[in-house]
Amino acid sequence: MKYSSTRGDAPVLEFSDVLLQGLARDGGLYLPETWPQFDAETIASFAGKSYEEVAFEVISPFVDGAIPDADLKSMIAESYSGFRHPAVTPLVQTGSNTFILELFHGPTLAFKDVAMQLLGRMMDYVLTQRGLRATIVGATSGDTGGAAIEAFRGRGRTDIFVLFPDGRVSNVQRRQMTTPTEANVHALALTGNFDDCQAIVKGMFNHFNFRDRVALSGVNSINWARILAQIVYYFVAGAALGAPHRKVSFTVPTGNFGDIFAGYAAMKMGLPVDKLVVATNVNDILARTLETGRYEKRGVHPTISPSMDIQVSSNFERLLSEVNGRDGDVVRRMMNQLNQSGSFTIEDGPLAEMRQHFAAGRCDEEATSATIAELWTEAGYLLDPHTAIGVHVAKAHTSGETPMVVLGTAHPAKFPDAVEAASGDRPDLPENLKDMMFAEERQQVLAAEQGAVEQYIEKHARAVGAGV
Ligand SMILES: Cc1ncc(COP(=O)(O)O)c(C=O)c1O
Ligand SMILES: N[C@@H](CCOP(=O)(O)O)C(=O)O
Repeated sequence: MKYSSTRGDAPVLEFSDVLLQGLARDGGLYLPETWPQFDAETIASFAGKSYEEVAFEVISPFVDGAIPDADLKSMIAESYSGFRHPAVTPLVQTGSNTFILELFHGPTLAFKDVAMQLLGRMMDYVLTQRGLRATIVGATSGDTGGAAIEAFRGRGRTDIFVLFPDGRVSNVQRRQMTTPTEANVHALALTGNFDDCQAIVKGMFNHFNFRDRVALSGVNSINWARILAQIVYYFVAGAALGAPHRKVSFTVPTGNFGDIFAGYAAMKMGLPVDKLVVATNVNDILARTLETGRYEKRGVHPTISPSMDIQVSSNFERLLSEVNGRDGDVVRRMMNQLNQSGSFTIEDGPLAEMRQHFAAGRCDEEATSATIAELWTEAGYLLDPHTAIGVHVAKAHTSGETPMVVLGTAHPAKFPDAVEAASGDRPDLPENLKDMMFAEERQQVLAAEQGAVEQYIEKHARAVGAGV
């Protein structure tokens, strides 16, 4: 399997290199050159298999021998052995034809663990094979950071630096990043918003001297392996609900467009998907884009669903590439316009193709709280604010016959204040995470400036001069 950049101007790579690269050297994101295909019989067989077995079948064509099958299988088994539910990502029925796909049973209580647990192991494996070290960077609006730190803490071949917006994540999210004591973990609180953090991460990848000197590697969903591991649960849920013999729709609380792009990938690989519904909070650039065809940045508003307080949605570039026939020039032009003027327009043809597969809706703060209260009162089910946005938006897109699966992206205990205010019930952290709330915190506050972050990393990364 070969991977090429959405902007068409970076080296074509194999899986192991894509895994270590993060952003492509032309500023684009890597995509597999072809989508592996699963026939109806294979998809039907997933219903009788364990999560780990389906994961191997879905992931191995993309890895394409870069990691021997036996090693890949044991990495998958180890990755999910610590999940608190035997099904890894169980489906819970909440209405006559509506379901929540609970993705938050991993160590840090968000869907990010599903991919990050595997990514940590795969990166470690390839770095060990090559005898190299890497400096991992990640931008987080709250969940990627904790999951990445959990996956990489104490690993000898990597140092991890996570950039988060100071004061804009929940206490639980912050403590997941600031309480690990391992020397290779660095939590950097930046005086800005998530988009600033993500722009600095991308800026560091585009600063080749720095990138090469510190052997930079990325764990945001710019890294293809993150998306890859997330494709699995679409197949698992789809097969459980009758695919390939009937279509399934998914509503996805969306910020950086990674999770929903994984659903698109599953569809391209043969899963019969009726609609992929983008659910946003008031930071609704994606919903507006699907409505109007114009991608236009506005200010970021802090909400009770902080992980989705995003305006520059990285993975949307992957979809733009898909609907523009993988034309790197077109994608580069749109991304340049975004950098220069804060907006771009999608042509009618590509927009129509997007609308064929995607729908969208937004949910304001009031409706988020009302949805939490409603499901708690009616069904005794406690939603976190991000999943509540999905549940609210899904209502307008659920038809009688097609099952609607809302992706449950976080555990309510990550956002106890918002959940208690909405429902009157304060969700409890699992026992093994309670101590963290009293542990000493360790973080570095920095200006949201690329130079300041680079200086800090250069001083603390052990991979300086190692080169990935
Ligand atoms: C809890 C939660 N829900 C939803 C999202 C949005 O996911 P994505 O960025 O993949 O669209 C995030 C962050 O990304 C998140 O942390
Ligand atoms: N919501 C995310 C933002 C980063 O997204 P990613 O999927 O690109 O890592 C977070 O919680 O950090």
